[in-house]
Amino acid sequence: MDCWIVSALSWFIPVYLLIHLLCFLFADADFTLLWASLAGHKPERKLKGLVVWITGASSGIGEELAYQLAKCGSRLILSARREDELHRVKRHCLETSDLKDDDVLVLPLDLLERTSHEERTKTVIRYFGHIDILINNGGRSQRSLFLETSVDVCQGLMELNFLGTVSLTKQVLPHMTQRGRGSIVTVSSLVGLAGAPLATGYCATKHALQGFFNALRPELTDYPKILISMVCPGPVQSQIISNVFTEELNKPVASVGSQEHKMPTSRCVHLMLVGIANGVKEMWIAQQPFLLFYYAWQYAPTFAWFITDLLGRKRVQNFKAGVDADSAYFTKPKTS
Ligand SMILES: NC(=O)c1ccc[n+]([C@@H]2O[C@H](COP(=O)([O-])OP(=O)(O)OC[C@H]3O[C@@H](n4cnc5c(N)ncnc54)[C@H](O)[C@@H]3O)[C@@H](O)[C@H]2O)c1
Repeated sequence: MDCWIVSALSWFIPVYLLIHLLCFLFADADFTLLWASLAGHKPERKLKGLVVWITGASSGIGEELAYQLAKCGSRLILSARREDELHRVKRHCLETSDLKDDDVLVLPLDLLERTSHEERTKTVIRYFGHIDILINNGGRSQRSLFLETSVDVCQGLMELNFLGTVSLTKQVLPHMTQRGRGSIVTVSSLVGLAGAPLATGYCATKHALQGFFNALRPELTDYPKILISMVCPGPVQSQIISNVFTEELNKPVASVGSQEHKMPTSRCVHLMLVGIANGVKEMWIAQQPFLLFYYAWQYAPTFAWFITDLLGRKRVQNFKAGVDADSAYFTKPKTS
């Protein structure tokens, strides 16, 4: 009998480890999220009819969130600064789903205008009666070396990505605690957990969001039906590079570069919705080799630093040589 168990284990353990290794190498999300996408609640069942407020809904991840949530049958509030773009997104939502005109509210909002957030929140509650999910998605990134960057840029990033998000959350959360339920979902980043050169101010805002919401979550343990969820994507196809901050406020980026190596927006958003439907508190979403970084930073920081220094040096060299910093990790830097 003992012999039988030993022989079975000697097969089972290597096969089990091999399956994990293969999953790990080909995965594009952490195991909790992948398991939820295989065996958990389906977003189209769980999110149907819910009222979802998306910030930054005029492009990229926010725009795709609007389309996929519309197909799930969620009622939507679309917010960003450009009203005409939001109406374009609304039209597409209505064309590709069963939603009616009244189910999608276009609500222009500037995250930097914090004094307007209370009034915008009241408008949403007057219109739909309640808010089930707030997705804090709006934000901007950065492409510049700190030594060449004005501190105003760091302030601009903090005002937008951190304080803008905190301000809207401050308005919406009391409504959720009164109801005893709701979800606040915040789009952080891989660089909310690790560091990446050319984005010191941006990394700081995402680390700040992680710290803020990780501290807020245990303050809400009396409200077990309120979910605080952080989404940490690696590179995803969107308009983010066109909109980055550079060395100076209002100076546009010189070149946008290729998006091909990045995760398709639809895949990232699908995984986000799986995570929301299944109450996942932190979602790691990235193609390899980026996903390996999350695990390395979590479990083997010395190794993570070694790789970060190697790739970071390359990224800075390429940036200085005028090559796209994102897609150029594994290419030879230009010398002229
Ligand atoms: N694309 C990526 O590789 C990536 C990776 C990790 C995290 N993120 C995060 O995802 C979120 C969405 O970015 P994206 O990639 O879709 O980029 P994007 O530039 O396509 O979309 C950003 C959205 O934020 C809005 N926005 C910018 N400033 C605003 C303001 N002052 N007030 C209101 N809205 C404002 C824009 O109008 C746009 O709708 C951001 O928080 C970003 O940091 C993106």
